[in-house]
Amino acid sequence: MREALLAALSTVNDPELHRDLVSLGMIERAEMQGAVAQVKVNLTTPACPLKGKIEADVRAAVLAVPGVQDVQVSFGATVRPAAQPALPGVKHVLLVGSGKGGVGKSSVAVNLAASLARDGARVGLLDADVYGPSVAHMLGQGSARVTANAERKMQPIEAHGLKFLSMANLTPAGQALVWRGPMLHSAIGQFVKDAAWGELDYLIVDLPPGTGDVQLSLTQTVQVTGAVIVTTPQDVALIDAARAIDMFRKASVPVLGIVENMSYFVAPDTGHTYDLFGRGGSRKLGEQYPLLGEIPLNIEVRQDADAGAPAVLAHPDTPAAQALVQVARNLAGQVSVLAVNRSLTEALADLPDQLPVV
Ligand SMILES: Nc1ncnc2c1ncn2[C@@H]1O[C@H](COP(=O)(O)OP(=O)(O)OP(=O)(O)O)[C@@H](O)[C@H]1O
Repeated sequence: MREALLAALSTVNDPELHRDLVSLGMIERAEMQGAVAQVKVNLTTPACPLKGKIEADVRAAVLAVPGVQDVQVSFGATVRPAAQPALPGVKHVLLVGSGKGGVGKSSVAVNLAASLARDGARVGLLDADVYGPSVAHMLGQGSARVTANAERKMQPIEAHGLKFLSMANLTPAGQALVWRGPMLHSAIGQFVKDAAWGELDYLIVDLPPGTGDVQLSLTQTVQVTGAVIVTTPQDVALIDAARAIDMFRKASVPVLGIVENMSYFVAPDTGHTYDLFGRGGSRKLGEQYPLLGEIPLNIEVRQDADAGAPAVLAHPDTPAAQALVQVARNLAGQVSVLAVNRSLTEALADLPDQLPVV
Protein backbone atom coordinates (compact mmCIF):
# COMPACT_ATOMS: atom_id res chain seq x y z
CA MET A 1 0.00 0.00 0.00
CA ARG A 2 2.92 2.33 0.78
CA GLU A 3 4.07 1.85 -2.84
CA ALA A 4 0.61 2.87 -4.09
CA LEU A 5 0.70 6.00 -1.92
CA LEU A 6 4.19 6.92 -3.11
CA ALA A 7 3.18 6.32 -6.73
CA ALA A 8 0.27 8.72 -6.26
CA LEU A 9 2.50 11.27 -4.51
CA SER A 10 5.04 11.09 -7.30
CA THR A 11 2.41 12.66 -9.55
CA VAL A 12 2.28 15.77 -7.33
CA ASN A 13 4.73 18.51 -8.28
CA ASP A 14 6.06 21.21 -6.00
CA PRO A 15 4.58 24.21 -7.87
CA GLU A 16 7.76 26.27 -7.56
CA LEU A 17 10.42 23.61 -7.91
CA HIS A 18 8.57 21.90 -10.80
CA ARG A 19 9.56 18.45 -9.65
CA ASP A 20 7.59 15.80 -7.84
CA LEU A 21 7.50 15.57 -4.06
CA VAL A 22 8.91 12.03 -3.96
CA SER A 23 12.03 12.69 -6.03
CA LEU A 24 12.58 15.94 -4.12
CA GLY A 25 12.75 13.85 -0.93
CA MET A 26 9.87 15.78 0.58
CA ILE A 27 7.73 12.83 1.70
CA GLU A 28 8.69 12.06 5.28
CA ARG A 29 5.84 9.66 5.96
CA ALA A 30 3.22 7.88 3.83
CA GLU A 31 1.28 5.11 5.54
CA MET A 32 -2.23 3.81 6.13
CA GLN A 33 -4.01 3.75 9.45
CA GLY A 34 -7.13 1.75 8.69
CA ALA A 35 -8.65 3.42 5.63
CA VAL A 36 -7.00 6.79 6.40
CA ALA A 37 -3.77 7.76 4.66
CA GLN A 38 -1.25 9.66 6.79
CA VAL A 39 1.11 11.81 4.75
CA LYS A 40 3.80 14.06 6.15
CA VAL A 41 5.41 16.52 3.73
CA ASN A 42 8.76 18.04 4.64
CA LEU A 43 8.69 21.47 2.96
CA THR A 44 11.86 23.31 1.88
CA THR A 45 10.88 26.26 4.07
CA PRO A 46 8.40 26.77 6.92
CA ALA A 47 7.38 29.99 5.12
CA CYS A 48 6.26 28.07 2.04
CA PRO A 49 4.06 30.37 -0.08
CA LEU A 50 2.22 27.45 -1.73
CA LYS A 51 1.56 25.18 1.24
CA GLY A 52 -2.20 25.35 0.65
CA LYS A 53 -1.86 24.23 -2.97
CA ILE A 54 0.54 21.42 -2.06
CA GLU A 55 -1.91 20.19 0.59
CA ALA A 56 -4.85 20.25 -1.86
CA ASP A 57 -2.82 18.43 -4.56
CA VAL A 58 -1.57 15.77 -2.10
CA ARG A 59 -5.10 15.23 -0.84
CA ALA A 60 -6.54 14.85 -4.35
CA ALA A 61 -3.80 12.46 -5.52
CA VAL A 62 -3.97 10.22 -2.43
CA LEU A 63 -7.77 10.11 -2.35
CA ALA A 64 -7.65 8.61 -5.85
CA VAL A 65 -5.76 5.55 -4.53
CA PRO A 66 -8.19 2.61 -4.22
CA GLY A 67 -8.95 1.81 -0.57
CA VAL A 68 -8.18 5.32 0.72
CA GLN A 69 -11.20 6.91 2.34
CA ASP A 70 -9.57 9.94 3.91
CA VAL A 71 -6.19 11.69 4.03
CA GLN A 72 -4.45 13.46 6.88
CA VAL A 73 -1.71 15.78 5.63
CA SER A 74 0.82 17.21 8.05
CA PHE A 75 3.85 19.40 7.41
CA GLY A 76 7.40 19.78 8.63
CA ALA A 77 10.10 21.94 7.08
CA THR A 78 13.84 21.81 6.60
CA VAL A 79 15.40 24.78 4.84
CA ARG A 80 17.82 23.48 2.20
CA PRO A 81 21.18 25.19 2.57
CA ALA A 82 22.94 27.11 -0.18
CA ALA A 83 25.51 25.08 -2.12
CA GLN A 84 28.20 26.71 0.02
CA PRO A 85 26.66 27.66 3.37
CA ALA A 86 27.27 31.31 4.18
CA LEU A 87 28.75 30.78 7.64
CA PRO A 88 29.02 27.75 9.90
CA GLY A 89 25.44 27.15 11.02
CA VAL A 90 23.92 29.83 8.78
CA LYS A 91 22.15 28.45 5.73
CA HIS A 92 21.38 31.67 3.84
CA VAL A 93 22.50 35.29 3.99
CA LEU A 94 19.92 37.52 2.30
CA LEU A 95 20.65 41.19 1.64
CA VAL A 96 17.92 43.83 1.67
CA GLY A 97 19.06 46.85 -0.32
CA SER A 98 17.67 49.93 -1.99
CA GLY A 99 19.08 52.48 -4.36
CA LYS A 100 17.45 55.46 -2.71
CA GLY A 101 17.09 56.25 1.00
CA GLY A 102 13.77 56.45 2.79
CA VAL A 103 11.90 53.94 0.62
CA GLY A 104 11.17 51.72 3.63
CA LYS A 105 14.07 49.28 3.33
CA SER A 106 14.56 48.86 7.09
CA SER A 107 10.80 48.52 7.67
CA VAL A 108 10.69 45.79 5.03
CA ALA A 109 13.79 44.02 6.42
CA VAL A 110 12.40 44.00 9.98
CA ASN A 111 9.00 42.74 8.89
CA LEU A 112 10.45 40.08 6.57
CA ALA A 113 12.60 38.78 9.42
CA ALA A 114 9.69 38.80 11.89
CA SER A 115 7.37 37.11 9.40
CA LEU A 116 9.84 34.32 8.56
CA ALA A 117 10.40 33.77 12.29
CA ARG A 118 6.66 33.66 12.97
CA ASP A 119 6.32 31.02 10.25
CA GLY A 120 8.83 28.91 12.19
CA ALA A 121 12.20 29.70 10.60
CA ARG A 122 15.31 30.48 12.64
CA VAL A 123 16.09 34.05 11.72
CA GLY A 124 18.84 36.59 12.37
CA LEU A 125 18.76 40.24 11.37
CA LEU A 126 21.94 42.26 10.93
CA ASP A 127 21.59 46.02 10.77
CA ALA A 128 24.40 46.90 8.38
CA ASP A 129 22.96 50.38 7.87
CA VAL A 130 25.77 51.60 10.12
CA TYR A 131 25.24 55.30 9.42
CA GLY A 132 21.50 55.25 10.11
CA PRO A 133 20.78 52.15 12.19
CA SER A 134 17.05 51.89 12.85
CA VAL A 135 16.49 48.15 13.33
CA ALA A 136 17.02 48.22 17.12
CA HIS A 137 14.45 51.01 17.52
CA MET A 138 11.97 49.22 15.24
CA LEU A 139 12.31 46.11 17.43
CA GLY A 140 11.86 48.10 20.65
CA GLN A 141 15.47 47.43 21.73
CA GLY A 142 17.05 50.86 21.27
CA SER A 143 18.52 50.91 24.77
CA ALA A 144 19.69 47.26 24.90
CA ARG A 145 23.45 46.72 24.92
CA VAL A 146 25.36 43.99 23.08
CA THR A 147 27.29 41.66 25.38
CA ALA A 148 30.04 39.12 24.67
CA ASN A 149 29.67 35.41 25.37
CA ALA A 150 32.24 33.12 27.02
CA GLU A 151 34.13 32.77 23.69
CA ARG A 152 34.26 36.57 23.46
CA LYS A 153 31.86 36.60 20.53
CA MET A 154 29.15 39.24 20.23
CA GLN A 155 25.87 37.86 21.52
CA PRO A 156 22.97 38.92 19.25
CA ILE A 157 20.00 40.43 21.08
CA GLU A 158 16.74 38.45 21.01
CA ALA A 159 13.39 40.12 20.38
CA HIS A 160 10.12 39.17 18.67
CA GLY A 161 11.33 35.62 17.98
CA LEU A 162 14.50 36.64 16.14
CA LYS A 163 18.13 37.54 16.90
CA PHE A 164 19.62 40.83 15.78
CA LEU A 165 22.73 42.97 15.95
CA SER A 166 22.89 46.69 15.31
CA MET A 167 25.51 49.38 15.65
CA ALA A 168 22.86 51.26 17.64
CA ASN A 169 23.41 48.79 20.49
CA LEU A 170 27.19 49.32 20.47
CA THR A 171 27.53 53.09 20.20
CA PRO A 172 26.13 55.58 22.74
CA ALA A 173 22.72 56.91 21.63
CA GLY A 174 22.79 60.03 19.49
CA GLN A 175 26.45 59.68 18.45
CA ALA A 176 27.35 59.66 14.77
CA LEU A 177 29.71 57.12 13.30
CA VAL A 178 32.63 58.67 11.41
CA TRP A 179 34.44 55.70 9.95
CA ARG A 180 36.29 55.27 6.72
CA GLY A 181 36.04 52.29 4.38
CA PRO A 182 38.63 49.95 6.00
CA MET A 183 37.15 50.38 9.48
CA LEU A 184 33.70 49.73 8.11
CA HIS A 185 34.97 46.65 6.32
CA SER A 186 36.37 45.15 9.53
CA ALA A 187 33.27 46.13 11.57
CA ILE A 188 30.97 44.44 9.06
CA GLY A 189 33.24 41.39 9.03
CA GLN A 190 32.99 41.19 12.83
CA PHE A 191 29.24 41.59 12.80
CA VAL A 192 28.95 38.68 10.45
CA LYS A 193 31.74 36.36 11.55
CA ASP A 194 32.53 37.23 15.18
CA ALA A 195 28.96 37.05 16.41
CA ALA A 196 27.36 34.04 18.04
CA TRP A 197 24.50 33.74 15.54
CA GLY A 198 24.10 30.02 16.25
CA GLU A 199 22.01 27.94 13.87
CA LEU A 200 20.04 30.10 11.43
CA ASP A 201 17.95 29.36 8.37
CA TYR A 202 18.10 32.96 7.19
CA LEU A 203 20.35 35.87 8.17
CA ILE A 204 18.67 39.00 6.78
CA VAL A 205 20.97 41.99 6.30
CA ASP A 206 19.56 45.51 6.22
CA LEU A 207 22.06 47.39 4.01
CA PRO A 208 22.56 51.14 3.91
CA PRO A 209 20.85 52.75 0.90
CA GLY A 210 22.85 53.11 -2.30
CA THR A 211 25.89 51.36 -3.69
CA GLY A 212 28.83 51.95 -1.35
CA ASP A 213 31.54 50.42 0.82
CA VAL A 214 29.31 48.39 3.11
CA GLN A 215 27.54 46.63 0.27
CA LEU A 216 30.85 45.72 -1.34
CA SER A 217 32.36 44.62 1.96
CA LEU A 218 29.55 42.24 2.65
CA THR A 219 29.61 40.58 -0.72
CA GLN A 220 33.37 40.07 -0.26
CA THR A 221 33.15 38.88 3.35
CA VAL A 222 30.51 36.22 3.15
CA GLN A 223 28.85 33.89 0.66
CA VAL A 224 25.54 35.63 0.01
CA THR A 225 22.56 33.66 -1.33
CA GLY A 226 20.88 36.69 -2.89
CA ALA A 227 19.56 40.21 -2.55
CA VAL A 228 16.15 41.84 -2.41
CA ILE A 229 15.68 45.38 -3.71
CA VAL A 230 13.16 47.66 -2.04
CA THR A 231 11.85 50.60 -4.04
CA THR A 232 8.85 52.85 -4.30
CA PRO A 233 7.08 53.11 -7.68
CA GLN A 234 8.46 56.62 -8.17
CA ASP A 235 10.81 57.17 -11.14
CA VAL A 236 13.67 58.59 -9.03
CA ALA A 237 13.56 55.55 -6.74
CA LEU A 238 13.40 53.15 -9.68
CA ILE A 239 16.42 54.73 -11.37
CA ASP A 240 18.43 54.22 -8.17
CA ALA A 241 17.03 50.71 -7.74
CA ALA A 242 18.31 49.84 -11.22
CA ARG A 243 21.75 51.05 -10.10
CA ALA A 244 21.59 48.80 -7.01
CA ILE A 245 20.62 45.84 -9.21
CA ASP A 246 23.59 46.55 -11.45
CA MET A 247 25.90 46.63 -8.41
CA PHE A 248 24.68 43.22 -7.24
CA ARG A 249 25.01 41.84 -10.76
CA LYS A 250 28.63 43.01 -10.90
CA ALA A 251 29.29 41.43 -7.48
CA SER A 252 27.70 38.15 -8.75
CA VAL A 253 24.94 38.33 -6.14
CA PRO A 254 21.65 36.99 -7.54
CA VAL A 255 18.73 39.42 -7.28
CA LEU A 256 15.92 37.33 -5.78
CA GLY A 257 13.20 39.90 -6.34
CA ILE A 258 11.85 43.42 -6.02
CA VAL A 259 9.61 44.72 -3.25
CA GLU A 260 7.50 47.72 -4.17
CA ASN A 261 6.81 49.65 -0.97
CA MET A 262 4.39 52.55 -0.54
CA SER A 263 2.67 51.25 -3.67
CA TYR A 264 -0.68 52.83 -2.89
CA PHE A 265 -2.77 54.27 -0.09
CA VAL A 266 -6.36 53.34 0.71
CA ALA A 267 -8.07 56.20 2.57
CA PRO A 268 -9.62 54.68 5.71
CA ASP A 269 -12.57 57.09 5.65
CA THR A 270 -13.60 56.88 1.98
CA GLY A 271 -11.99 53.60 0.82
CA HIS A 272 -10.56 55.46 -2.21
CA THR A 273 -7.20 54.20 -3.48
CA TYR A 274 -4.53 56.79 -4.18
CA ASP A 275 -1.36 55.92 -6.11
CA LEU A 276 0.74 58.55 -4.35
CA PHE A 277 4.04 57.63 -6.03
CA GLY A 278 2.58 56.10 -9.19
CA ARG A 279 2.02 52.36 -9.21
CA GLY A 280 3.44 49.18 -10.66
CA GLY A 281 6.66 50.99 -11.70
CA SER A 282 8.77 48.12 -10.37
CA ARG A 283 7.73 46.07 -13.35
CA LYS A 284 9.79 48.49 -15.45
CA LEU A 285 12.91 47.15 -13.73
CA GLY A 286 12.80 44.14 -15.96
CA GLU A 287 10.99 40.91 -16.40
CA GLN A 288 13.86 38.83 -15.04
CA TYR A 289 13.30 39.83 -11.41
CA PRO A 290 10.17 38.58 -9.66
CA LEU A 291 8.01 41.22 -8.04
CA LEU A 292 7.76 39.76 -4.53
CA GLY A 293 4.91 42.05 -3.55
CA GLU A 294 3.35 45.52 -3.48
CA ILE A 295 3.01 47.00 0.01
CA PRO A 296 0.53 49.79 0.61
CA LEU A 297 1.15 52.78 2.83
CA ASN A 298 -0.47 51.94 6.16
CA ILE A 299 -0.27 54.14 9.19
CA GLU A 300 0.21 51.03 11.37
CA VAL A 301 3.51 50.21 9.65
CA ARG A 302 4.91 53.57 10.77
CA GLN A 303 3.25 53.54 14.21
CA ASP A 304 4.33 49.97 14.98
CA ALA A 305 7.91 50.72 13.90
CA ASP A 306 7.97 53.71 16.24
CA ALA A 307 6.44 51.61 19.03
CA GLY A 308 9.06 48.87 18.55
CA ALA A 309 6.92 45.99 17.22
CA PRO A 310 6.90 44.77 13.60
CA ALA A 311 3.51 45.34 11.93
CA VAL A 312 3.31 41.68 10.83
CA LEU A 313 3.12 40.79 14.54
CA ALA A 314 1.35 43.83 15.99
CA HIS A 315 -1.30 44.30 13.28
CA PRO A 316 -1.27 41.11 11.19
CA ASP A 317 -4.70 41.79 9.69
CA THR A 318 -3.83 45.10 8.01
CA PRO A 319 -3.32 45.02 4.22
CA ALA A 320 0.32 46.14 4.58
CA ALA A 321 1.11 43.37 7.09
CA GLN A 322 -0.55 40.77 4.89
CA ALA A 323 1.42 42.01 1.87
CA LEU A 324 4.64 41.85 3.92
CA VAL A 325 3.92 38.25 5.00
CA GLN A 326 3.36 37.34 1.35
CA VAL A 327 6.64 39.02 0.38
CA ALA A 328 8.47 37.03 3.07
CA ARG A 329 6.97 33.75 1.85
CA ASN A 330 7.67 34.56 -1.80
CA LEU A 331 11.26 35.35 -0.87
CA ALA A 332 11.60 32.06 1.04
CA GLY A 333 10.20 30.32 -2.05
CA GLN A 334 12.80 31.98 -4.30
CA VAL A 335 15.57 30.92 -1.91
CA SER A 336 14.34 27.30 -2.01
CA VAL A 337 14.25 27.31 -5.80
CA LEU A 338 17.81 28.62 -5.92
CA ALA A 339 19.08 26.15 -3.31
CA VAL A 340 17.42 23.10 -4.87
CA ASN A 341 18.46 24.03 -8.42
CA ARG A 342 22.04 24.66 -7.34
CA SER A 343 22.32 21.35 -5.53
CA LEU A 344 20.91 19.59 -8.59
CA THR A 345 23.41 21.34 -10.85
CA GLU A 346 26.22 20.36 -8.48
CA ALA A 347 25.05 16.77 -8.31
CA LEU A 348 25.03 16.64 -12.13
CA ALA A 349 28.47 18.24 -12.30
CA ASP A 350 29.77 15.57 -9.89
CA LEU A 351 28.66 12.76 -12.19
CA PRO A 352 31.54 11.20 -14.08
CA ASP A 353 31.67 12.30 -17.74
CA GLN A 354 31.23 8.73 -18.82
CA LEU A 355 29.06 6.46 -16.77
CA PRO A 356 30.71 3.07 -16.12
CA VAL A 357 29.49 0.26 -18.34
CA VAL A 358 27.87 -2.41 -16.18
N1 LIG B 1 4.38 50.78 3.92
C1 LIG B 1 4.55 51.79 4.76
N2 LIG B 1 3.50 52.46 5.29
C2 LIG B 1 3.68 53.50 6.15
N3 LIG B 1 4.88 53.95 6.55
C3 LIG B 1 5.97 53.33 6.07
C4 LIG B 1 5.88 52.23 5.15
N4 LIG B 1 7.12 51.81 4.87
C5 LIG B 1 7.95 52.62 5.57
N5 LIG B 1 7.27 53.54 6.27
C6 LIG B 1 7.82 54.62 7.12
O1 LIG B 1 8.66 55.40 6.27
C7 LIG B 1 9.81 55.84 6.99
C8 LIG B 1 11.07 55.37 6.29
O2 LIG B 1 11.14 53.97 6.39
P1 LIG B 1 12.51 53.19 6.65
O3 LIG B 1 13.29 53.81 7.75
O4 LIG B 1 12.15 51.76 6.76
O5 LIG B 1 13.23 53.49 5.26
P2 LIG B 1 14.70 53.15 4.79
O6 LIG B 1 14.62 52.99 3.32
O7 LIG B 1 15.29 52.06 5.57
O8 LIG B 1 15.41 54.49 5.17
P3 LIG B 1 17.02 54.79 5.20
O9 LIG B 1 17.37 55.11 3.82
O10 LIG B 1 17.08 55.97 6.12
O11 LIG B 1 17.70 53.58 5.75
C9 LIG B 1 9.67 55.31 8.40
O12 LIG B 1 9.08 56.29 9.20
C10 LIG B 1 8.72 54.12 8.25
O13 LIG B 1 7.98 53.86 9.43
